[in-house]
Amino acid sequence: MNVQVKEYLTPVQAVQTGAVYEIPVIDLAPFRAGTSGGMESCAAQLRTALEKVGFYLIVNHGVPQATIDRTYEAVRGFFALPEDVKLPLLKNQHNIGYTPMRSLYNRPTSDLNAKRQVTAAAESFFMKADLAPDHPDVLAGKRFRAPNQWPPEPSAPGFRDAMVGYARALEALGKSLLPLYATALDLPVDWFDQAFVDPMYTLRISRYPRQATLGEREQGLPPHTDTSFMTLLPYNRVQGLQVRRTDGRWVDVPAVPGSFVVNSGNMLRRWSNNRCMSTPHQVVNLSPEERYAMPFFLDVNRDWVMDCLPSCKSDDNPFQYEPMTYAEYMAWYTTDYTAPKPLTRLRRIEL
Ligand SMILES: O=C(O)CCC(=O)C(=O)O
Ligand SMILES: [Fe+2]
Repeated sequence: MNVQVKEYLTPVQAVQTGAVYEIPVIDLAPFRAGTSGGMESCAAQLRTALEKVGFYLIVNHGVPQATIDRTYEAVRGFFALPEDVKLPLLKNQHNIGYTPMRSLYNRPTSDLNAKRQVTAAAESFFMKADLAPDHPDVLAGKRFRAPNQWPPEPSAPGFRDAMVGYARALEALGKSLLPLYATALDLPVDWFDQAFVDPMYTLRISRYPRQATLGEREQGLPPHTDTSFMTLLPYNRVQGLQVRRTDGRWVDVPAVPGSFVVNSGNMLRRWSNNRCMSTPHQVVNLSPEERYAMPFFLDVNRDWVMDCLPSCKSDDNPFQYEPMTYAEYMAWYTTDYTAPKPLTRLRRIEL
């Protein structure tokens, strides 16, 4: 079916001269092997990806395929659980928990000072670092630092283990890329280390019904940008993610088995004074089967002040934003937080 997508977002950035439309594939092997020049060549490719596209793929990233396969299985199992197990886990003010089909979400827009609400024709579950109830931040009641909301273990055996294991592997993957980010942005190689000592992260898992089962005006995930510093998404056997190029055309992300799709979000765009892009993307599941996805959003330490990256401002190009922490940004982003409404009366349409 032909899904019409209105161009409601303001242009990401003026199309730069020498715009790059291809989503690059960066082979991390030379960087990971520590070969001479490996870091520099990967960083140069990353710089183009960040400044001109906002999306790239990585291969030879080091996350075992078995970890990814096992997590996809666990995700599928979670969404097959009955509603009476999932609904008590409704997403809370920490952005942790379950959102049923057709929940409203705040989403950032291309205007970094704006956000809007969208409805997603998907169900999702969000988790963060698996903090114990007696973690000092939990005891202190810090927002976005709360225990995860798990289904009872007997209802979903192994689910928690799989999610926590995958999240830790992706935290390590994301952090391993930071020296490349620093080099790509003309900063000392260890520049980001302190900012990511105990980084915030969110793992979102989603189930997207087939587009053919949805209403005319619905789609899995409407166009949006991410809030994150970096989003990591493993290769999906079921296509559906589309990226808006700077010329306005929507393109499918390249299907490269074993890869991760990586994109930058609004926090990196903001921190880098618009040098890095945060590119709109959407999900439309036109395949004949359901689609499961597990994007991982990596961010800085909760209270790290993101003042302009020193290489991203000059006398002619002063910082355009207020320095902000993750906690402040997310508090603004979720100011009009309301608990998602359980849509139990709305029958799930399965054809
Ligand atoms: O499902 C996907 O492939 C990507 C999802 C996404 O863009 C998001 O959750 O922000
Ligand atoms: Fe996204």
